[in-house]
Amino acid sequence: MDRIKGQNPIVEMDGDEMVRIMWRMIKEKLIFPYLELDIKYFDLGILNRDATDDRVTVESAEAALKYNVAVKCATITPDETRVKEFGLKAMWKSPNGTIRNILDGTVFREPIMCKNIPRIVPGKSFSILMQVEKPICIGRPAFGDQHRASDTLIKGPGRLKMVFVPDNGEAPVELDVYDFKGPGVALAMYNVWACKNYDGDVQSDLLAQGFGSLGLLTSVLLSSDGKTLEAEVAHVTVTRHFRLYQNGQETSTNSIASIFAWTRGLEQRQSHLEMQLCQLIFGSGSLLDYCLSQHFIRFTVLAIKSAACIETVESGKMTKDLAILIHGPKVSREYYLNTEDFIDAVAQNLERKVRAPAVV
Ligand SMILES: NC(=O)C1=CN([C@@H]2O[C@H](COP(=O)(O)OP(=O)(O)OC[C@H]3O[C@@H](n4cnc5c(N)ncnc54)[C@H](OP(=O)(O)O)[C@@H]3O)[C@@H](O)[C@H]2O)C=CC1
Ligand SMILES: O=C(O)CCC(=O)C(=O)O
Repeated sequence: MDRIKGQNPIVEMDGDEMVRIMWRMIKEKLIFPYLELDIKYFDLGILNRDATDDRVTVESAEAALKYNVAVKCATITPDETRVKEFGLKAMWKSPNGTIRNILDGTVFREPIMCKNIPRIVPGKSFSILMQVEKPICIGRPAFGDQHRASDTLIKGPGRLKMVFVPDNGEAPVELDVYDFKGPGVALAMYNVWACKNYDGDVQSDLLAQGFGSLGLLTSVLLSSDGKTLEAEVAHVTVTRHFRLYQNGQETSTNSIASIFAWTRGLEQRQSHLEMQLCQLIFGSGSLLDYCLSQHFIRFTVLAIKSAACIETVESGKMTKDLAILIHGPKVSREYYLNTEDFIDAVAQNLERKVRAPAVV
């Protein structure tokens, strides 16, 4: 089958550890066999961020603003342990924070529902959360707060001050924050309502657990002008599983959030293309090809999503995190697939769907 060519670029932000491994499998098994995409690739793996003094993160966000669609893998935000582990030049800031502060806008997170995955709070009861039959979507400002805070370790007694220096030449405003009697930690951040970005982060993590798993949470940043969309993997890089992978041991890591990051990015690219349709109508004879290719991209994206979520999981093929929700923490091995076998099961479903005659 010929691959269908996407007509505008997509910015790809690669990441770290187990999610980076799954990300590559998803591209090779689910995306590239069907779609020929103009990918602007940025390696946000921790070693490349360090090698480029983190310029690559800023460049990837600038590319997202230029091309309007980005898909992002999960990335390590280094702490002291990670600085030692990788011998980093600096404790680089969170790539998510850097990118979001350049794109600005709102982050929306929504659980993916599968009929056979029990929710921790199922059924009808008194609280709003317990009555959920449909996904709850949490929106939060992407800018500022804890994700763009400056913090420092205080080594001993002394005074912490905060200084605001106006641009208009007026006298700086100096505030006393705290008299340290001994060591501690100090943190300063921008926002009038402290932590609303961070609150949203915590709330969506809690919500994901309520609906089943962090592996079933979508995350999208829409910029304030509505022009740029970044679809991201919201969960961690799954370090424990990556250690097993590095040692050649079997892993069962849920790739659904990563698959949905790709499909959401593709959907956005496709809808941008639809907006350009009017221009094309007055253009050359490529309209029919264009419509067919857009129909195919939409069809492929829908097929990936339904094959990944509805058919594969609901047919009983799933990773261990989901199998535990159905069969309990001591789930036996026959009830779950390993990381690659799950993606292969999705790929088989997808191949069957894409080869089936399309109903237009
Ligand atoms: N989106 C992003 O870019 C984010 C990146 N991070 C980064 O992730 C790194 C690791 O974070 P840490 O807090 O140590 O958490 P871990 O990577 O150690 O993950 C914690 C546990 O969550 C479970 N888990 C999370 N996601 C999945 C999944 N997709 N499939 C199956 N199980 C899953 C696993 O449970 P079990 O062990 O029981 O199998 C895993 O061991 C950090 O460096 C942090 O900076 C953190 C948040 C967001
Ligand atoms: O970038 C990080 O370190 C964590 C980000 C995060 O958890 C989030 O905003 O969802």
